[in-house]
Amino acid sequence: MSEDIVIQTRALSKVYRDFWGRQKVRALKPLDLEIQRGEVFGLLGPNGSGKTTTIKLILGLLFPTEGEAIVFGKRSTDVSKNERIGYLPEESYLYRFLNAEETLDFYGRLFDMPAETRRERVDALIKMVGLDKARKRQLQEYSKGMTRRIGLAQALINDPELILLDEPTSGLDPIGTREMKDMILRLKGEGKTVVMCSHLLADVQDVCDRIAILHQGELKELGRVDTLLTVADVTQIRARNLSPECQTEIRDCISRHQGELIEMDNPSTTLEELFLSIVRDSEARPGRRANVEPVTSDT
Ligand SMILES: Nc1ncnc2c1ncn2[C@@H]1O[C@H](COP(=O)(O)OP(=O)(O)OP(=O)(O)O)[C@@H](O)[C@H]1O
Repeated sequence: MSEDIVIQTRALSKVYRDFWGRQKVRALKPLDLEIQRGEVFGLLGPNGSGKTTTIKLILGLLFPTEGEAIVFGKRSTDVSKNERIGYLPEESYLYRFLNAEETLDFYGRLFDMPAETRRERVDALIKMVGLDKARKRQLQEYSKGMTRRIGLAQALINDPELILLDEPTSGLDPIGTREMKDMILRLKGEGKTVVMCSHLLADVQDVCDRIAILHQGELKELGRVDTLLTVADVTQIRARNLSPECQTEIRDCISRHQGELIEMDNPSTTLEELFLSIVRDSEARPGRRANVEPVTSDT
């Protein structure tokens, strides 16, 4: 296995059985996958499609029914690989009575980190996930978004090379979501490999290099996000300051060449961009109120 392949699955499959050993659910059908060093890889699929099962098999938290997962050249069930891995589960189980500093310090100790390294790492992570002001508050007082952030910090305590994130943006508001996505891209910039699973398609589209789409435990699509989303038979032109005459010429040109003009209008921004710009503007200029247009009878 090449050094550049961090995860390889070979016909990896999982059947959950009941107490009597009878087949209950075929959660993952034979899956062959290779994940490269330094990429952000997204596992997508509707509820119950096998995303979490796949992540747990890669982590070695579940035993495969058949096939195998190889991580850093070792079988996923080999615990020595875990030092190089960080994991953010769908729900983090943290000690409610500890504050952020104590929580991260505790996990640092589990990795046998020396006190000085622990102090520096805990401080850097708390700042990175935006919990500086809440570092002394007990986790039981944290909101869902704050809990997600401390969960991510905990997953990064050992400075892992491979980070597995289960629904990293669930429970986060649009600002928290953007920050989480920026943090994922920052990890990629540091050369880390990130595998995330989500059913929030926009989030996956923004950060992932490649995706796999699972449905009912079966791999349905695998490839680069930009390639999968390219509509090959449509050409898009974006231009600024085109006069009406020029626009008419373009229309004529398209029709002369037997092309079909699908759309030619002003683009709109996304609701995420609009929301973020309003919040940033409000922080920069507190007290400014919205210019609310009166609702007309025909709207
Ligand atoms: N411990 C278990 N025992 C029995 N069946 C299970 C168990 N864990 C998961 N399953 C089943 O396996 C299938 C895949 O579940 P999995 O949690 O991997 O899906 P998922 O894609 O992560 O779903 P979600 O988006 O809802 O988190 C589902 O049908 C689920 O009910």
